[in-house]
Amino acid sequence: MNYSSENTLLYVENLSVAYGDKTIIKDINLVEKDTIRTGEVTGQVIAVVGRSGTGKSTFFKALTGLVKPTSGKVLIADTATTNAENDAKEVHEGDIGFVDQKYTLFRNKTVYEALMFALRKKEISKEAKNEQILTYLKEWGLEKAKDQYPCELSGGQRQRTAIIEQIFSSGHYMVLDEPFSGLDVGNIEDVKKAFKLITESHEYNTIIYSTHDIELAVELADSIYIIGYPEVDGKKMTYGSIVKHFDMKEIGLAWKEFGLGHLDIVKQIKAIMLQS
Ligand SMILES: Nc1ncnc2c1ncn2[C@@H]1O[C@H](COP(=O)(O)OP(=O)(O)OP(=O)(O)O)[C@@H](O)[C@H]1O
Repeated sequence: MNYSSENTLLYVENLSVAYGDKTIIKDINLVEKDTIRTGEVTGQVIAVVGRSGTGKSTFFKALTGLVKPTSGKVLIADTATTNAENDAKEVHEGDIGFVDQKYTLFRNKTVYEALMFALRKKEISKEAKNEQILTYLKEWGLEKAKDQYPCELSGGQRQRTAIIEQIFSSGHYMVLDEPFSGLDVGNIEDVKKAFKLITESHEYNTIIYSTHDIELAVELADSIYIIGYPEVDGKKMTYGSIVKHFDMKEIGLAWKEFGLGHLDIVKQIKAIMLQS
């Protein structure tokens, strides 16, 4: 094995959410550990797939602290403490960046202004903020969009601006609800590049995203969770839970070009999704 798994980055235990008396997701359990590879900075990429309505967005809202779970807990590494490696804390709203399907940029702010606003709580000088914004705009291919308003941006540019905004205002964790939907092939490549920039810039950076494009899940993720309606005692439940986990690192397909092995996992995932 060319990697090791060390400190826990994300710990979800018996997470359940109900709206009124309708249980939407139940008993979600998962543990994601920091993956260490010699000579590489390896942030984590976790994909969540599942049929429409099985509760992916609800799971994300609970993960990011936007909805209060009915039971269970979510812990993330407390990277703010000096002893970051071993400390875990319960997640609170704002700890994890969240770009959902309805994410809107400020209509009356340019890309630059919006990013400056996202940095407002950071205790660094105005010059340092300016420098940070310019560096990101360059790395993320948004230099030309710097002084443009959201209505003048392409879907991909808007998506990347939203992701940077969230990176600036939260920590190492980023939840993206269907970041590839509605994008053309070029924009998809741009967001893929953005994933790479995030995971290569810090060991603890963790992207958790949902997608209906199973190929993109298998191509990009180190870990894939399928949310579906589980079967208990031969009876299909009406709430969502994790019905299968593929650890692409363990299978030996992480950090590799998409090939036949990946295609086989795509087939398996689609078959499981159709059953659940
Ligand atoms: N605020 C809410 N109040 C009541 N029910 C809700 C609420 N939000 C979502 N639901 C219900 O919870 C279920 C799961 O919805 P959710 O949006 O989490 O699914 P999803 O897997 O993300 O779907 P999609 O892939 O279509 O985005 C659906 O039946 C939905 O109608």
